[in-house]
Amino acid sequence: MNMKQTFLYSALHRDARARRRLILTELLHALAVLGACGAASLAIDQVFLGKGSLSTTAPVLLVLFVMLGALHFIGLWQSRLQQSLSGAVRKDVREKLHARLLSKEGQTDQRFTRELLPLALESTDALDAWYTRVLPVVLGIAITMPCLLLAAFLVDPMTGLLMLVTVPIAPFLLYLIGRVTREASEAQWRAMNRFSAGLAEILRALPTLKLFARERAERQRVRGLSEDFAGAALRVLQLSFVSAFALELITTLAIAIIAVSIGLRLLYGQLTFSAAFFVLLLTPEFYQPLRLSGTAFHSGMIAHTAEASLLKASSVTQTSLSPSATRGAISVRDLSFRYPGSPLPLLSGIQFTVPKGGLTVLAGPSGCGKTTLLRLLAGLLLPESGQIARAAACSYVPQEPHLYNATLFENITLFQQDCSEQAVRQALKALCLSEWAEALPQGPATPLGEGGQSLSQGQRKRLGLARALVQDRPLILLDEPTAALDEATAATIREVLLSLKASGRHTLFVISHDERLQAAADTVLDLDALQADEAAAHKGGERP
Ligand SMILES: Nc1ncnc2c1ncn2[C@@H]1O[C@H](COP(=O)(O)OP(=O)(O)OP(=O)(O)O)[C@@H](O)[C@H]1O
Repeated sequence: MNMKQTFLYSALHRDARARRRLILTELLHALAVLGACGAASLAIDQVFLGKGSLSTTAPVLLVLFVMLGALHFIGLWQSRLQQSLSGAVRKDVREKLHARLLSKEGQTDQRFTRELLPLALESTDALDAWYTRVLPVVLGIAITMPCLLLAAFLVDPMTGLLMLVTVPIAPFLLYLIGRVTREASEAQWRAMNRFSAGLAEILRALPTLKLFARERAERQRVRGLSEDFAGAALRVLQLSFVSAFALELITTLAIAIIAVSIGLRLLYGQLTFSAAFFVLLLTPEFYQPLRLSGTAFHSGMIAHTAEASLLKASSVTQTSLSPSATRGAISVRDLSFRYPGSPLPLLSGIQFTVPKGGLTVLAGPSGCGKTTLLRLLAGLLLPESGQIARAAACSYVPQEPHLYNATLFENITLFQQDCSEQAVRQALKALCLSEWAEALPQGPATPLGEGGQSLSQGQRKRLGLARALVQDRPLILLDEPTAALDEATAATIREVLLSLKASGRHTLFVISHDERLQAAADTVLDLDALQADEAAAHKGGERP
């Protein structure tokens, strides 16, 4: 893995202050370890060999307690620094994912939206391992180990030499383990993504599966996915345990060799007790970063795999729809659009102008791209080429308006604080929803529940239109407002649309196959004709 491409490297590279603080705390940690080992060896030497009294040993004991306290506080300081770095990076990644979700690619790339949840949750949280597990080990190896090695060389060169000789074994071992682990951790992420995406898909399709009595068969699929994920996760855990065990064994053996060498030299009087005890205490501290490097390495691998998928997913092309000057309410020039992965453009060379005021109906066969065109006009998708100019702000009413787990009032105002209750009541009245709303347990303040499940299709559609009435914007885009409704509800909606048209304050652009609505329209555009014949498109299918 190339460390320079990791989030950890770029975060440290950007933030010089955090870098300095991390280095300073690690240096203080190394000094505190040396101080604590020195004070402990001196205190034991004074008490057991020098037969020192409490008053002569007290200053050394005091230093020992101060050093132990300092080690504790430095540890807390370090973990605060790591947490704040990790929090900032994860926030940044989630913001990038959010920006990508709102971008053209994010809106149209279904694979990205399917993977968004595991990316924003598990993958982003996996980055934490860089800061809380890998960083302490890297700092320990880069700062604490050389400091302790230098002290060991100064006090007992033989121990220093033994430390120096045994240190390279661990990185070599890590290299061997790393080659096996990369594949396993990548397989784990693939299995996790498959599991999350599969589960989300099944949850979405649950009512259909239940309807067709297919839920039992799907159980088998969920079981298979979860077994795959569990198997991949277990393989990574196995490797992690084996490598941690191997490193633990090697460092324990190295400590044992050094301890035996110290013991023998102490026996033959080649070393003083305080020097021998000092290096003996120092040795496990010296190997501590190497001991932790096994688990840190695995956490780093998992973070690295998560990071690769995040880097791929969060690269954003910033594009936006800028309102341009137009004489009509909407003016479309040479518009082309294609969904990612599609070989042919869905819309190409589209041109038309929607005059201000009045009602324009867009018709065309199913699947020719009417909804796509409306989403382009609303700015929810961005064109591949061409221009869309909108004279004013618009309200967009989709075929299936989304209802939030909030009150009826909030669902109509879309959480806009300064919206008057009067406007909401008027909109409900216009759409013949007043009686129904008042009959609810708490009137318009009644929560609708998640997705507004208890509402009929006609009520949902009318709530979508109520939003547009309350927003009162000059341009209203509607997708099939009267489709699949009973005649009475369709008539109510038609009436509201016609009264908006009659007010002269609104431009209505409506996708509809409703013959009565088409008959009442000022203009009827046929999307197929707009596509097939650009010259005809110029005329916009305008009726005399
Ligand atoms: N997010 C998407 N990614 C890829 N293809 C899509 C996406 N949304 C729609 N399509 C495809 O684009 C084509 C046009 O879809 P669109 O919903 O715009 O048609 P439509 O004319 O509104 O159809 P209908 O009248 O049946 O609602 C369809 O073939 C559809 O499968």
